[in-house]
Amino acid sequence: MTAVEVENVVARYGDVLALDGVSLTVEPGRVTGLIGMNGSGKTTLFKAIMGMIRPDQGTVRLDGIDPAVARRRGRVGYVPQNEDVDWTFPVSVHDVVMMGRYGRQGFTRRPRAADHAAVAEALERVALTEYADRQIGRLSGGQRKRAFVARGIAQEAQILLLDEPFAGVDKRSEATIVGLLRELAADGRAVLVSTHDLHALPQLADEAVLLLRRVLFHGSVAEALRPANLARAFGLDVLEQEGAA
Ligand SMILES: Nc1ncnc2c1ncn2[C@@H]1O[C@H](COP(=O)(O)OP(=O)(O)OP(=O)(O)O)[C@@H](O)[C@H]1O
Repeated sequence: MTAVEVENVVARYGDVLALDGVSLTVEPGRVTGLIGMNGSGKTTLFKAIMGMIRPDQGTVRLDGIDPAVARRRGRVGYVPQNEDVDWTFPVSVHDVVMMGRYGRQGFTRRPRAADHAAVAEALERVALTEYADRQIGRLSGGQRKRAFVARGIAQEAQILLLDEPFAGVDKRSEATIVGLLRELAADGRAVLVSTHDLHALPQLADEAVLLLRRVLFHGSVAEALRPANLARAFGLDVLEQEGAA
């Protein structure tokens, strides 16, 4: 089944039209790269996919169900942008990953053996076991991202959304995260990653979406990276016209 189905979504913030008729499908077992310049609507699209904002028009379905319901059931894991996290918050890496288990712990929120085992396994998977007791702000950029990926793994989310996971991350950590995301997709998860790091795209993604308030292109990475397509997505055609004038 299609993991994420976005149909004709329009989203506004007051007068700002952030998404203008976006239609998109994201399939399981693949990494889909979401490419767009600052302000192109990537974060807004993630929020619509997670049911955190209600679109002004259009629909979103996750595995065929309402996104807010899917989120409450833990089907979707989210790795937020750096700016959206309070890194001074006094929680450890272990605590962050355990948050992925909350949906399963009932009202008491008392972790059971299965929850501890899932957290340990997720930390192992992202190679952060030895950092489990660190406060989250005392990690490198790449380790911070991996902590949130571990939360999604512990949650057993079949849909993973990552908003700019390579921002503030060195090249070696980037390669580690790319490898990890490829493995998670190979396990059958649907992985949607926003980035403006075009260099990472061929290793990272099976397909690419170019977004500028609407989907300009959805297809192979090689084709997405063609200059004519990038120019449209990043507005360079305007510059070229100005240059030619
Ligand atoms: N809470 C908000 N109130 C008003 N306008 C907003 C709000 N959030 C986003 N916008 C506007 O909506 C548009 C899309 O923003 P969005 O954050 O989705 O883009 P983005 O592609 O994620 O950008 P970036 O890469 O800079 O994070 C932008 O013009 C932005 O200024």
